[in-house]
Amino acid sequence: MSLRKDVNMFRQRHKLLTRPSSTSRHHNSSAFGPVRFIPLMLSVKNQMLETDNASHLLRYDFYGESCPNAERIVRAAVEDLYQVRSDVAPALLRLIFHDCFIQGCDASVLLDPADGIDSEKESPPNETLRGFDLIDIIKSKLEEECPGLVSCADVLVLAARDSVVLAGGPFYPVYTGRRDSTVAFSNHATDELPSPRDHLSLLLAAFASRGFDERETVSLFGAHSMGVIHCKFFENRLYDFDGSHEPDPSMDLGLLHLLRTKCKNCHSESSPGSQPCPNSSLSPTTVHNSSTEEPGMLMNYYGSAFGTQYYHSLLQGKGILHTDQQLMAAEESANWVRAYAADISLFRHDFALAMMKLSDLQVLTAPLGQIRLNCSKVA
Ligand code: HEM
Ligand SMILES: [Ca+2]
Repeated sequence: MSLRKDVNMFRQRHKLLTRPSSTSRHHNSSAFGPVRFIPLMLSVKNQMLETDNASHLLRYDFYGESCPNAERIVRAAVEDLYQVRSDVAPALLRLIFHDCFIQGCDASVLLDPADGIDSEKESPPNETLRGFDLIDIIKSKLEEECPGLVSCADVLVLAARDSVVLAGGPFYPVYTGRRDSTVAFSNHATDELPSPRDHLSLLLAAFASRGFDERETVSLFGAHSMGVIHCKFFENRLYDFDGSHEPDPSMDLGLLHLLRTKCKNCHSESSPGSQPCPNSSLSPTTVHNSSTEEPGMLMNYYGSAFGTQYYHSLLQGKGILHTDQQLMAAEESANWVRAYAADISLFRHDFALAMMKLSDLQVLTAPLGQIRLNCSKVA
């Protein structure tokens, strides 16, 4: 099928990405440089052509003949899950980021520990990842209709996309045809996933090395508009920032007090009379239905749906993670924060394109890799 037909089909089926005329104003370029709104479909098309170079063996509707209902099955399963677990989107969004960032979108993150498998699930940055059970449920529906045909890497990408839509985010077209890795990369995950304590230059470098510029990076961070954050990821900011024995000076004082209350009895081990934050580590194979906040955890701080409250909070010094607030530490990234806070359509547009790019990082295609039957085990 030609790209033009793909894009047109996408346009007809999914109005979500179409910029409403009431918001089709141009940006005030004085606030953040000469940003021009590019009609969305043109940029989707360009993005598809661009990703053609990086992952030219993927195709739109790869399963069109072998399993024509594949994408419908994924969408229906995600919708069913969403009825009982409204936190499907943050769980899957974080999962796709942690998969694609480490050796590409090959479902390496889903493999359980086994002989010869140094599971990424056990690397420290992944210890609170969740949603593995959701992927297993979706994959089992596919196996019923199309055994051994649809890769776990594609399931992850499709399911994350569909869950974003359900959470109120944009639809974006994704290619399929990825194959699954036969190995996991625990050391890479430990060394290469950014830490929530990283400074701006380090986090921008991590994204730049995977082809994301500042605009794309800042838009991807908008994924933090949903989901949970455990106190242990920011407790250093509350009491002993960078070894200063003081809170992080970039944090809004009201937020500091709120977070100290939410995370009380949980602060830096070096502080007198303190105890470490509850580990709250989630078993990677357990359904974690976080419909209520647990001790040591902040839930949906920026709102429960996809939106720009996250960027507004950063403008007020109210980012939770140090890395979030770091987006305000330099002019260019701060300009993008301001741009997205001011224009939700621009954010949705940029987020959609950046997710398409993330979804195509370093994919495995035939004859490499395999199609796993069970996503947590090599076939
Ligand atoms: C420097 C980059 C990043 C760092 C250091 C970072 C770190 C974190 C941390 C520490 C949490 C809290 C997890 C928990 O408490 O269980 C979190 C949550 C989350 N992150 Fe990131 N993140 C980064 C970028 C991204 C990107 C690019 C995406 C997606 C495109 C993403 C999606 C999410 C989502 C959706 C959650 C909520 C997860 C949930 O509810 O279980 N993050 N992130
Ligand atoms: Ca991977």
